[in-house]
This record gives sequence, C-alpha cells and structure tokens, in this order.
Amino acid sequence: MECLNGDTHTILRFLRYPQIRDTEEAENDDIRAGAHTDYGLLTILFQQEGQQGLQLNVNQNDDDWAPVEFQPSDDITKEGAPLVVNFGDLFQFWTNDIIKSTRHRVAVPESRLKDRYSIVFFVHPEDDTSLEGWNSKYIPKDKNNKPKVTAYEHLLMRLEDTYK
Ligand SMILES: O=C(O)CCC(=O)C(=O)O
Ligand SMILES: [Fe+2]
Repeated sequence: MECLNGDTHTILRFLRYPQIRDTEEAENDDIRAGAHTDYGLLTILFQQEGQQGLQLNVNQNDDDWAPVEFQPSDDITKEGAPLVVNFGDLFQFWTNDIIKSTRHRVAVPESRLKDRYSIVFFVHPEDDTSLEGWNSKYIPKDKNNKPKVTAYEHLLMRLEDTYK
C-alpha cells in the first residue's frame, strides 16, 4: 500500500474458513488457524454470529483458550464490542513488553458444518519505522538490548519463521 510518506503493509483481508463436511476426517480440536500473534501494530476484526472459533490464549498457557464471543453491533450496552481489536507485535516492541501482543488461534467449532467468514484489517506502520521502545517515562528501558529492526525487517522475519 502506498501512503503519503512511504510504503506500509497495512492490509484488509476477507477470510473464509470452509465447513468440514466429512466428519470422519475432523476432530473437535482441529485448528483453522494455528496459534500466533499478529505481525503488525493493531488488528481490527469483524466476525459473524454463529460462526465461532476465534480463541484467545490465556496466561500464555497452551492448554488455556478462551472463546472470543460475537457481540451484536446494535447493542453496545452489553459487555464487549462488535469489533475485536488485537494488539500486534509492534505494540510490544514500542512499549518494551508492557503491552503484549495477543496470542490467538481459530479452532473448528462443534458446529463444523458451517463456513466461518471474517474481515480483518491489519494495521502496520510505514516499513522503515524503527521498533525501538518509546522514549517515555512510562516505558521502561529495554533490558535485553534487542537488536534494532524496522517494521519491514520484523515482518520479513515473522514470514520466514511462519513459512520455513
Ligand atoms: O479469522 C479470524 O477470526 C482470525 C484470523 C487471524 O487471526 C489472522 O488472520 O491473523
Ligand atoms: Fe491473527
């Protein structure tokens, strides 16, 4: 995507996870999208009623997954919001780990004879943005002396890890 000042990998994705017809081949713990954190800054996600499956990793424990329930957009008095907003890896860099990127996955729900559709907006900064912690009294200094990378270098590393 070309912006005013430079390139960014901000992208809007329309996702479809097809239903699983052959119940012989499917197990309840089958996964549609494996556990991961998002590579960018923020992710804004729309999901539809009755197409559950998105789960949040609780306490970074591989056995502990909490469902992210659908929230209707016409009732903002209920807990939760119709949009799901996820912190991505870059928030973790910029806040020197105060804000952690959220680990999540998409599991096959019990009603697997259903497609899942989601619309996901991945917000990334410009490619050459530095991922050093913010200079702020609220942000601790980086104790681990992480190598300095740009948003684009980080994205390439994550893609290499994912598809190796
Ligand atoms: O489809 C979903 O609900 C989540 C997709 C997702 O986590 C991703 O594409 O990074
Ligand atoms: Fe994701």
